[in-house]
Amino acid sequence: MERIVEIEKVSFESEYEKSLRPTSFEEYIGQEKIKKNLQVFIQAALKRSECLDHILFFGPPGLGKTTLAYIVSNEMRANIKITAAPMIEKSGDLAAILTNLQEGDILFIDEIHRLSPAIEEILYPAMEDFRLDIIIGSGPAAQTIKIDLPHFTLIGATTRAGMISSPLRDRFGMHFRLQFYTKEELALIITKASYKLEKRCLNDAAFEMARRSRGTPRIALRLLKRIRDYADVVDETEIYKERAQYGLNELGVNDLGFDELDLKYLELLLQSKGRPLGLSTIAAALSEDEGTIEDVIEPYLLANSYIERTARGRIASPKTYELFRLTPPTLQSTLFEDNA
Ligand SMILES: Nc1ncnc2c1ncn2[C@@H]1O[C@H](COP(=O)(O)OP(=O)(O)OP(=O)(O)O)[C@@H](O)[C@H]1O
Repeated sequence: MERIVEIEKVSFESEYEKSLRPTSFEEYIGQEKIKKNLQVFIQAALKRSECLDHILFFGPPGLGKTTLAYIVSNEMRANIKITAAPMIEKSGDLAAILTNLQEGDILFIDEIHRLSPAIEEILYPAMEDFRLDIIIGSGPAAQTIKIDLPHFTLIGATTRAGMISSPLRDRFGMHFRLQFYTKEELALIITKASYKLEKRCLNDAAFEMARRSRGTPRIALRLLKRIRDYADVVDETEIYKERAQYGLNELGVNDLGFDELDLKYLELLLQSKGRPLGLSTIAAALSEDEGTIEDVIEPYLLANSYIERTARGRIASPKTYELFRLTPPTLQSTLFEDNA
């Protein structure tokens, strides 16, 4: 389903997205603790003229992991090479990437949880000892050739921290979990972006969009882009609250940032009357794949206590029953339904 509140990244970055990507810690809004720590570690590495330790960023899509990787490379005055785990299929692919790195380079691997175990094995000595072990031949005649690599920093990003093997996770010296943004932070991101787009967004309009952006800058910027279209069509030179409200309603994004798919998801849980639903059941009922449900729909609903994840599956929280003006089922009624 095509969603305006879609968080997934398009496969290539548009000029629009590039122009809005912050290039320094000062421009990067929010995630204060992460920024503060990174600034200290970068300063220390620069002082010692050393490479920065390997970094792992994790958190839902669109929260700014790639952006942080670019900022780290700028602050370290290092080159950054960008790739994604699905593009590294064979050991030769990774060997080619690693042997092409220069001293001090940063290698960014997106979706790092998708590396195959065989590729991970090659990465371990490269991360630990800056060495590439290549096995030539097979059986008793197999030989290992060791190639020294330049010192580099690996930055891994993932939406699924739980899917990274522990040997790989342990080789990252720094782990940072990105948090959803507050409405105030998102409103600031929207306002700043609107200046760059030369279409000033008034404060209350920015808050209207921020409120409906599911705590995610990528969604906030996408909504701004669409609302700018609505304003352009009626020749408004600035973005007003009324235009933002009109546009957001036309786009089917409700007051809480939920679109049709979120509402269908929540209605499904409400219909189950307190009986937990498994991921596969939900995916089948919504005709969506499990990854989209886990990565895109659920993190925001969980973080804001609209749903609860139990050992037996997902249930709607009391907050959701209240939102839909329904009475939460009692434990007794759930048990009765279970045995019926
Ligand atoms: N803190 C921020 N301040 C301003 N803009 C931001 C911030 N974080 C992200 N953005 C903007 O949001 C968009 C998405 O960010 P980014 O691509 O870094 O997310 P991501 O976490 O790497 O997503 P994915 O997991 O899908 O790779 C970018 O266009 C970026 O400019």
